[in-house]
Amino acid sequence: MKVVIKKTGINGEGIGYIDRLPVFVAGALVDEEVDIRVVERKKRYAIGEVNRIIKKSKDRIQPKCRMQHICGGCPLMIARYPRQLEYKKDVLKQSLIKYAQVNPRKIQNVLPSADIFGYRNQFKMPCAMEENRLGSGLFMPNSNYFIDIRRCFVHEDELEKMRARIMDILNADGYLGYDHHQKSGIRNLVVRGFDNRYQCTIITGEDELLPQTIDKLMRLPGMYSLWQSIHTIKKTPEIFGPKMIFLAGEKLLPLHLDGLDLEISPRSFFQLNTKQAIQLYRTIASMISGNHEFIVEAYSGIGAISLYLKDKAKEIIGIESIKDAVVNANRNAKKNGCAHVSFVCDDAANKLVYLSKKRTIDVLVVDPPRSGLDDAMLECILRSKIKEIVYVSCNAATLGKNLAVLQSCYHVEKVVPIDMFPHTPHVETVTLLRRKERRK
Ligand SMILES: C[S@@+](CC[C@H](N)C(=O)[O-])C[C@H]1O[C@@H](n2cnc3c(N)ncnc32)[C@H](O)[C@@H]1O
Repeated sequence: MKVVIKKTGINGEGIGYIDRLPVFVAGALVDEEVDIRVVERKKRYAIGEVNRIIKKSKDRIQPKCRMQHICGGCPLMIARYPRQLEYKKDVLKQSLIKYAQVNPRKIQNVLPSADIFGYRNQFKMPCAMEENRLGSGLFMPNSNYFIDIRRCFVHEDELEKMRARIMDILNADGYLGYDHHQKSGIRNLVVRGFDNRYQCTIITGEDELLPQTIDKLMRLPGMYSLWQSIHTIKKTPEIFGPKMIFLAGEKLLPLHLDGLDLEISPRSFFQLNTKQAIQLYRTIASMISGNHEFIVEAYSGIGAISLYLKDKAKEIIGIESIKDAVVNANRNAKKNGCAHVSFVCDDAANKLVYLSKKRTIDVLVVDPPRSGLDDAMLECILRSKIKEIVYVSCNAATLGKNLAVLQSCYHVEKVVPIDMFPHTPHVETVTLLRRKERRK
């Protein structure tokens, strides 16, 4: 069946129409004519697979990664980078118009990533056996079929070297993939690195790592902080288990970011593209004028945004639910001489209700997970008198839905998309909202 692709979907797939029914086609680009077979047909949409591309887009290129069509992480790698940025803006526009009727003229062009390959400072990869060798890679969706990914082009080059060296050591010392019945083996490998220093966490069953393995790992160039996490819980999206064991080196990984000295624990969140994190934080800071009394940052992680805003207010409080990240953030405030910036461990909505009842909040910065702001958070914001909000979002759909609610009390002033993840459909967005004047 022939289909012409009309637009890009939120997961980077092409969308065409059979009569008026949208059909989602992975691996097809806008303006392409493709011969497809329909593999699923629902009442409101269908899913198609490409048999043959009849007419190719002029933007189609050969993907750098030969696993691109299998892995699924980089669906846009088949298009030239400037075109990827246009797709991302288009997906953002579709969502903000569909859910919140945002004026498209408020949406700026996507700021490109400084690096389009080798930009990720961290990986969290499942480990399993492939042909008698312990590999790090991925499980095919909804299956136990594991593929060892020998080279990932979006990971930083040195991070990939570190991954290969760690896997060689684990294989040389005879470690196997995780077995749920035995509660033993290697389950995941998590490594993050800044400035050629690396923090590695090996997620295992109830195993003890051999002293010789720890010794070899610590002798790898750049290995700085080595942890183990015991994780025997079945079927959970959580990568880290409840028990963390510090093995060797330093507990925290240092990060020098645009004049700030930061430290981070394995379980704390940090932006995955270090250069783009600087662009993101500078964009946020550029939207907030100075001389405020009180700024609150919700979902504050290790505190980088609040510390970036240190000269903008007499007091700044960050709210974060992961305890390790709050400990990092308070140490980071101290390290950077910011006695007026502090962080609390709490649910964002819970603490914001409390703070907004007691004090006037001039600016609220929110950087929630992909699920966006929950109902309690939205209700608290609407009831508050907060004048300005900077909403940092990594999900265009939840941003659109949240803006639809917030627009009853706030104007959308400016929307700035930033590309943190080339080749993926994800787009980070910074939106400035200003409270509407009450009619007298
Ligand atoms: C996208 S990250 C933002 C981190 C930080 N702004 C940065 O740039 O590094 C979202 C953060 O929200 C935290 N979080 C998730 N749900 C939360 C909640 N209900 N209340 C407070 N923090 C939450 C996560 O632990 C994570 O650190």
